[in-house]
Amino acid sequence: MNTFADFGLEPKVLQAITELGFEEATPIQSKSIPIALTGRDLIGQAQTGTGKTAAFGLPLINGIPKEEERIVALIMTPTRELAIQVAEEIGKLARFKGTRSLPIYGGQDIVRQIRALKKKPQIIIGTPGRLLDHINRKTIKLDDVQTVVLDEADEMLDMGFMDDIQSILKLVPEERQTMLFSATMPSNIQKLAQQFLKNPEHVSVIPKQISAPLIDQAYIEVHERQKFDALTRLLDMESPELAIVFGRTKRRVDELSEALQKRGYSADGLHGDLSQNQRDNVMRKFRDGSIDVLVATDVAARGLDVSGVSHVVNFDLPQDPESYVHRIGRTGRAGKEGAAWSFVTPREIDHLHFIERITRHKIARKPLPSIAEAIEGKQRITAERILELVEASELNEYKGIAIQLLEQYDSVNLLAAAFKLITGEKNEKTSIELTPEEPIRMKRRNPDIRSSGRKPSGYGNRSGGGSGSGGYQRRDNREGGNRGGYGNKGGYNKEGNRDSYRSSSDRKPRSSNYNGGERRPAKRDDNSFDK
Ligand SMILES: Nc1ncnc2c1ncn2[C@@H]1O[C@H](COP(=O)(O)OP(=O)(O)OP(=O)(O)O)[C@@H](O)[C@H]1O
Ligand SMILES: [Mg+2]
Repeated sequence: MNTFADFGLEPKVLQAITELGFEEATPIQSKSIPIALTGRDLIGQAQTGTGKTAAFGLPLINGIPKEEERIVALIMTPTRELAIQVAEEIGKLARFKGTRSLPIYGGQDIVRQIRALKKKPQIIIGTPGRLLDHINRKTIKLDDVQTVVLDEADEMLDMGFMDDIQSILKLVPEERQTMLFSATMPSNIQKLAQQFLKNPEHVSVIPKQISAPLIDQAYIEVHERQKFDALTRLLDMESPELAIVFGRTKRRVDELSEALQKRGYSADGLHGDLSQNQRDNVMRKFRDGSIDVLVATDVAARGLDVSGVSHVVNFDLPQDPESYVHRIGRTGRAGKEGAAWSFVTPREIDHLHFIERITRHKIARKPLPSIAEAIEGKQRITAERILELVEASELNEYKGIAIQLLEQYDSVNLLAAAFKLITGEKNEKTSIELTPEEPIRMKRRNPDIRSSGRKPSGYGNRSGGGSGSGGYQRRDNREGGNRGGYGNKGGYNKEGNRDSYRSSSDRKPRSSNYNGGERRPAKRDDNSFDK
């Protein structure tokens, strides 16, 4: 473990780190910052939520002179919300130094972006489609770019955006530093690396398991038609601070968020068919806690960093182990614990075992929560809330009625009735109909999502992601407490239903096979790349 001062970063950069409350560098930061500072190409892999953004962001910001007026660094992300989030984090890290950065993504008014580009940002954080649009309009010029980062590099490759990335990178001078980061590095990342990187240093801090160590992983075997009740019981039993529920398709997400609302949960949906405005609204509500449950397609699987996400539920199992790792990685971040639950139909058990094998982690089987457990959970949380009110609030306004009632009725009965009133809203009586989803089918593939060529240097080494320990934390002086994650994207498209990255008109045929010779279905469209 290093302190940030060991890296020789500029005082103003260190000041921002202190302000954010980062005390120690995370393992991926300790390993990659010194290499990145030398200007070498780099492939960085570390578990979800371990600070990869700052691992590439800090050396980037450190190297850019304040008076620079050209675009000298380009960060590409697979989704719009991730572009926004990375830009926010970069903005915070660059706060004292004054480095200028700008997110550029589809769905936002292009005229506004052009206006912002006139302020001479030095770092652009963007999604490929919109970036290309600006390049074609000559509103973005990449001739002076010295550093390129592909965040979620494997995903960028996996979405059929190789062509766009190639077109963009062709415009960046060859004399540059290129860095790839992700929690998962399937072996096909080599292809991207060979093409775009020069003699890269592989930095990997994946200990035994690919998924983050502080996530308690469980699955429940359920039939498709039991899933909704299983979800509500689980939410009641566990009373998450914030939860993300992943569904397979856009339709699923719509139906599920509506059904949860009907049952009295504070939930909303996120997928690629919503307007950017709607997406921004949902994310804002989730971040500030005005909704507790975010129902999303894989649009929210990568990179999303929302503090307070205590639970992730795979309402539908994801197709790929990578997606599983990233989805559950929305919790258990930055040294905090989290719980991940997956619903598995009997026909999907093999697929679950496949995910276990690839991620090298056994997922514990748990029983379907009973109604009694759900009720108990609701009562517990209600009691906690009542006691909090008793401790903290001015209750005078309510005391008159309390005294009156207590004079006439038994106190236990009164309190029990109040509990019934408060907790009884979300009962299983409101009928809910969800369109059933087909079970996930197993696919053959190369069982390797970790090797980025070489054996990871941190392999088998607990110092890595801090297996079991969580390792680092930040002090509580973090700005605003509740920081912003967004996230987005989707599964693949089946009968126009799966959430996929691009709108169908926008989708390119996948040009190559990534999957050990097997073609995966074209996936995703979260409109991240549209213009
Ligand atoms: N050294 C540090 N100390 C404490 N907190 C940190 C440190 N570095 C980063 N963080 C915080 O940890 C959280 C996770 O960081 P980040 O989003 O960069 O993770 P990541 O590795 O990119 O995860 P993912 O694979 O899901 O994208 C963020 O809130 C970030 O601000
Ligand atoms: Mg990240």
